[in-house]
This record gives sequence, C-alpha cells and structure tokens, in this order.
Amino acid sequence: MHESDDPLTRALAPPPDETPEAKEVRLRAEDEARRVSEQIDEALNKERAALKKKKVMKMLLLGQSESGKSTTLKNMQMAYTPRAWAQERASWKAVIQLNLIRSINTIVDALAEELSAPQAPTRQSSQSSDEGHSPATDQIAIPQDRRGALMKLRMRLTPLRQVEGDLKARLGAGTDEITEASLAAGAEAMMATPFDDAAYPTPARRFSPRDVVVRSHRAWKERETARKTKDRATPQRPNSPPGSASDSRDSATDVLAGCADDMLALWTDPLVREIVRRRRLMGQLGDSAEYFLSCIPRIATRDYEPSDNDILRARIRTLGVQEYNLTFESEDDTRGLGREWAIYDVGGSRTSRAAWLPYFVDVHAILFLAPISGFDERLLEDRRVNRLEDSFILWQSICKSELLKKVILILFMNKCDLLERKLKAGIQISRYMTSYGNRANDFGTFSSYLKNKFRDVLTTNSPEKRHFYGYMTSVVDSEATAKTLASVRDGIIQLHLKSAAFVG
Ligand SMILES: Nc1nc2c(ncn2[C@@H]2O[C@H](COP(=O)(O)OP(=O)(O)OP(=O)(O)O)[C@@H](O)[C@H]2O)c(=O)[nH]1
Ligand SMILES: [Mg+2]
Repeated sequence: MHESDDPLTRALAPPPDETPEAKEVRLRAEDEARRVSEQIDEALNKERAALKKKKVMKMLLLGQSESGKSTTLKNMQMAYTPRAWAQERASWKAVIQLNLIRSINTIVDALAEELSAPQAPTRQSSQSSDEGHSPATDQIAIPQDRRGALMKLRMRLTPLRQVEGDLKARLGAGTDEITEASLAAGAEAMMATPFDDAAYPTPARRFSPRDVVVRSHRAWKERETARKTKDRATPQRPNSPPGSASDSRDSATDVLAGCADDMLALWTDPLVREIVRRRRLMGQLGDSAEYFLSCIPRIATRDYEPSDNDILRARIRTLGVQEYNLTFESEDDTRGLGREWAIYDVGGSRTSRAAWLPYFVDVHAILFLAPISGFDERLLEDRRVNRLEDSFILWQSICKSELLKKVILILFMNKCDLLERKLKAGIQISRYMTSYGNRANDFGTFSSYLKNKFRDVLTTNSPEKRHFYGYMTSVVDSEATAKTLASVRDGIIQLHLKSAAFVG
C-alpha cells in the first residue's frame, strides 16, 4: 500500500498549502507534544518501578536455637546491603567483647571451684557423656606449687565481672534473667513445632540460657552506633596512641586491654585447659567460644575493630521474631522483583516456636537451618531431646503443613565444618543414631545419608509435589555462603515467577 493511501498518514500529514509561519507553529506544537509524551513515559516507568518495588519477597529463617539463622542473616546483609552493613559493623564490638568475657568468666568460675574444692586424687576423665559434666567426678588435682599463681591470676581477672555487667546493661541485655523468670512463671510454653495445640510440660531441669539475649536488635545497634559516633567526635585522651580507636572513653575496652596478658595466660595454661576439657566447658560455652578465645591478642586491644568473621561468630540469642527489610544495594539488583526482601529471623528454642505461626501467612520462602553437627548433642531447653532428632521433627512439621504447601522450602544442612571436626576426632555416629548402622563414619557418607533422609521427609509429607533444595553449609564461611545464597535467591525468584500462588 502506498503511504498516501493510509488514512492515518493522510490525517497526520501537514496541509499541502501550509505557510512557513503555520509550519513553525505546527513544529513547535509537535515538539511540545513530544516533550509531554516523554514526561508521561518517564512517569509511567517510575510508577512501574515503584510497583515492582512493592513486590517484597518475604522469607522466614527457621530452625532450632543455635542452628545459624541469625548468622545466615548477617551473611545476607554483608553480601546484599554492604553500605548499611559497614555502618552497623562497629556496633558489634560490644557483643564480641561480651562473648569473650563471658567465656573467660566461666573458665575463671570453674578454676575457682577447683581451687576451693577439697583436693581429691586425680581421676581419668570418664567416657564423654552428653549429659554435661559432674564436677565431683571430674575434679582435677592442682599441684601446691601452682595454686598461688592461679589464685593471683583469678584475682587479676576479677575486673572482668564488672565489665560483663556493664556491657550487658549497655546492650540492654541481662535478659537471660528475664527468660529464666518467665520460665519459672510458666510463661514460656515448650512446643516441639509451631503447629502443636498445647505446650508440653517444662522439663524438670530448668532451662538456663547461656547466651546474651536482647529483645530488639535495632535498639542496641542504634545505641552502639551513636556511642561510636560520639566517641569519634570527642578529643582523644592524652595517653592514647595517635590515630588509635582508643579515642573512645570505653572502659570495657580499657579493662579488656589491661587484662589481655592474664586472659591469654589463663587460656593457654595446660592445667586450665585440662579443667575446661574435663568439665566439657567448650560444649557449654557455644560454638564460637573457641574462636574468640583464640583471638585474645587481637580482640583485647585498645584499637580493636571487629572484622566480618568476628561478627559472624558473635553470638546473641534471638528473642521473638525480628523483621529485617533488605533493599539490595548493587547495580545488578535493580531489576524489581527480588530487590526488596523482608526477612524474619526467629528465636529457635522450643519456648519460642509458638510465636512463629502468625508469620506463616503470605510468606514466599522458608530457609530452614538444620545444624547436622548436633547429632551427638541435646537441646539446651530440653536435655531429653537430641538436636538432630529435633531438626527432623521440625522439618517434617513444616513440610507437611497445609498452610505452607505453596511456600518454597530451602534446607541448609549447616555446621558442616563442626561435623567434619567431630568425625575427624573419632566421635562415632552410630553411638547416637543406631539407624546409621555400620556405615562409614566419615563426612561424605553421613552427609549424603542425612540429605536423603531430609529429602524423604519432604517428599513423603508434602501435601503437594515439591522439589527438594538442600545445601551443605558452614555459614561462618562468608565466601562460600555468599555463593550459596546467590543461587538460592535466583532459585526463589524463578520458582516464584513460575508459581501461580503469587501474592506479592
Ligand atoms: N563453626 C560454625 N559455627 C556456626 C555455624 N553457624 C552458626 N555458627 C555459630 O553458632 C552460634 C549460633 O548461631 P546463630 O546464628 O546465633 O543461631 P540462631 O539459629 O540464630 O539461634 P537462636 O537465635 O537462638 O534461634 C553462633 O555463635 C554462630 O557463630 C557454622 O556453620 N559453623
Ligand atoms: Mg538467632
């Protein structure tokens, strides 16, 4: 068809007898129309982007206490919101100092008990039992010629008591006492899964949390960041080395630095190590205690600044459900869906699980953490329950939930580094899991055995056909975790786009 035959071209064509003035007016009008049209396009694009932005992906981090949920969240913050993370980093210093001091104070307490106990003949440590130590049977004979030096060491470390209290107060902690009190009052219901109808009776032995607990993560981070900013703005003390971070009038840092040599002497003393070993204190102190104790010369200094690794190891127990809104900062992450995430980090103990239920509504994905190194451990809140068994019970309840049948489930079989260590140390799996039989006691065999078990639980319990996404992780390894998280995130977005259940 010739152009002039087209009604639209004809209608829009300028009149054949158009004067130069009329042409100028027409061209100006056309320019103006183009400008307005471009403005409208721009506004529409912005609106579209805003709409996409509103598609916030909601993800829950679930799993038993100490499974690594909060540590996974830190990995996400580090990888996806690096600017916000950099601002937050300094606020972790007090938590790390507190982690180290609590370990030292616990060891000092054990030493004091040994020093004050009537001397019994040294006995061989009994076969390892996961029910905890018994000081009476594991007492160690302290030679007379060492007693005086150890007593002095203990005395010189007493200022750390005060610092522990100060740091707790600063962080708004000390809340482990609140939890104890509420437990005593029966306020904290024990539930194996969030779907249980009724709480089961609290075990006779009281649950005594060993970690620092704070109610709101925002409050202490804001306080600590403000403190740091104020410290930086205040002139240095005369005896501070120039340019050092001891510009702070931070008495915790000063006391720690002053006690550094004594803390190191305590931790490296063979007799003290023997006390720690016999009382199985490392098991009581949590998975990061050894890391911090091995870093005393670096952490107990006036100019200490936390590294990312330190923060990943810093332990602070999550209470209730805490919401984190992450807006991905990188250029590549500006594609709308998958840019805005609301992540819910929950407290994992059996006393906290009833609180998860309201968060199951509208959630797109659940990242479930099962610490597979816990095959020989028991829950802190209920010593009758094996940790791995608890993870399976919980995983099964999530898999079979009707409410969660459309939710994407991702499983992190976490703490692989600790599992490898235990197996290398010769701990026998079949002693704790008879079903494991006489299979090889090595990481490869055990991890694939567990992976198959978790997969079976998913496929046999899910109300609808579901794919199994299981990863072996050590979330204290930020590099490896960043890679896993990137593929998890892409996977979630792809699956979500395919899913008919889009509710964003
Ligand atoms: N070695 C090692 N330590 C880990 C790993 N994952 C977590 N941790 C440590 O285990 C401790 C508990 O981790 P968290 O992330 O606080 O556990 P959580 O699941 O948030 O626990 P709750 O808040 O009590 O529910 C911390 O000291 C972590 O540094 C891991 O893969 N390997
Ligand atoms: Mg946590």
